[in-house]
Amino acid sequence: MDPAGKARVLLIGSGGVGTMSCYALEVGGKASVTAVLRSNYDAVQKDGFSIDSIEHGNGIKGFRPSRILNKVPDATHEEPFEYIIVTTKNVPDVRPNVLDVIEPAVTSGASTIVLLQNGLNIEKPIIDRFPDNVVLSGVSIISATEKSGNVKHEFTDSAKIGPFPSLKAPAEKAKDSASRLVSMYNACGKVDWSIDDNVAFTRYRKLVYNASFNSVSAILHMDVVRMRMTRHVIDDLIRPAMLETIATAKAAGVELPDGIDHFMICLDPADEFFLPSMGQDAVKGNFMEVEVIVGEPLREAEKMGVATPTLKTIYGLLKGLQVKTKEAKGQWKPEFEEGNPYA
Ligand SMILES: NC(=O)C1=CN([C@@H]2O[C@H](COP(=O)(O)OP(=O)(O)OC[C@H]3O[C@@H](n4cnc5c(N)ncnc54)[C@H](OP(=O)(O)O)[C@@H]3O)[C@@H](O)[C@H]2O)C=CC1
Ligand SMILES: CC(C)(CO)C(=O)C(=O)O
Repeated sequence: MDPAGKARVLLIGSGGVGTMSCYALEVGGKASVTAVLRSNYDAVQKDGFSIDSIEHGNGIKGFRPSRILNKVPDATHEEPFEYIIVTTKNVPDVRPNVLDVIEPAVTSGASTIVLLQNGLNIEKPIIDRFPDNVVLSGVSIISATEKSGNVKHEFTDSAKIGPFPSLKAPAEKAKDSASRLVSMYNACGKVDWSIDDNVAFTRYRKLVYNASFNSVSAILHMDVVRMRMTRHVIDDLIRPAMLETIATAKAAGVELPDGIDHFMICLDPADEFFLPSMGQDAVKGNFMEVEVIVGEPLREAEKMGVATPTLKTIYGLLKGLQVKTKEAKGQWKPEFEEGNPYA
């Protein structure tokens, strides 16, 4: 707690999802947020965030969290953070990865780590490194984008928060941490976060949309509604990728509702031409969440003997695009590695 009795929260990554989380927590008055910013640090230091939000209102100017940093703080020099909310993209194939980034800020046994991120198996390296800490899953539906401190929030903010099934920390402690976070978040009175008592189901359900629409939008630079208008993109890529994800979930013991593929295909309003977050990353030349959104489900499917030819093709294309981004950012050189059979 800080001197005013508010929970000490560290938020890492103040893009679309992160800034809206920060705003809701600060407005709710039960948390004091230290936000770690990167490319938008100077702009936000100077003018604060400008926010147009479907729930909190348009034209919000000069919003600043309680404290803004441009570097992840060292927990050995601070009071422990009760919550560390991670809202960066999750890109394990690029260093520094999420574990590298959060590590200095975590107080062993004390900080609850909240991964408010898309994807499968994202908790594994974090739980392995911090077995005594509560690690919570956050699956968000929001549609929020950020550029240089300007945020557009276009869909109601609902997230499901709950302990990852493989958690090593005590279950009661994890349940309490999740409930406390949800009530601090909803205190702003405008949003609807809730407790997730079936994280595996929630993550696979969301993956039905993300593994298909996010990845194809990144390859084609095409929004979801245009894909639906062409029909081919849905019939030949999106629906097969969804069915493969549903079959993988089933093999993992997660039964998704009948017709979820059609429900997800038609989920976005037909007049909104929505470009999913990975599509936005592709257009901006940013790294994409290829591994957690496609690679991990594919590897799970392979382990369980589920055929996933469409996801495999999508994965190959995304891996090629990711390498092009690495090369453009000076992180990959066009040379053959030792043992490459195609040299
Ligand atoms: N946007 C959406 O509507 C939704 C997104 N999601 C998921 O939520 C997560 C966050 O997505 P989103 O908000 O769109 O992502 P954004 O790309 O908008 O924001 C990520 C932010 O994290 C910052 N960041 C990355 N690495 C660091 C670091 N080492 N230190 C400090 N800041 C860092 C980025 O800074 P920089 O600008 O310098 O790169 C950026 O500001 C993802 O997993 C996404 O899949 C889920 C549901 C909806
Ligand atoms: C589908 C959506 C927008 C959910 O909020 C999402 O997860 C994304 O764009 O990555």
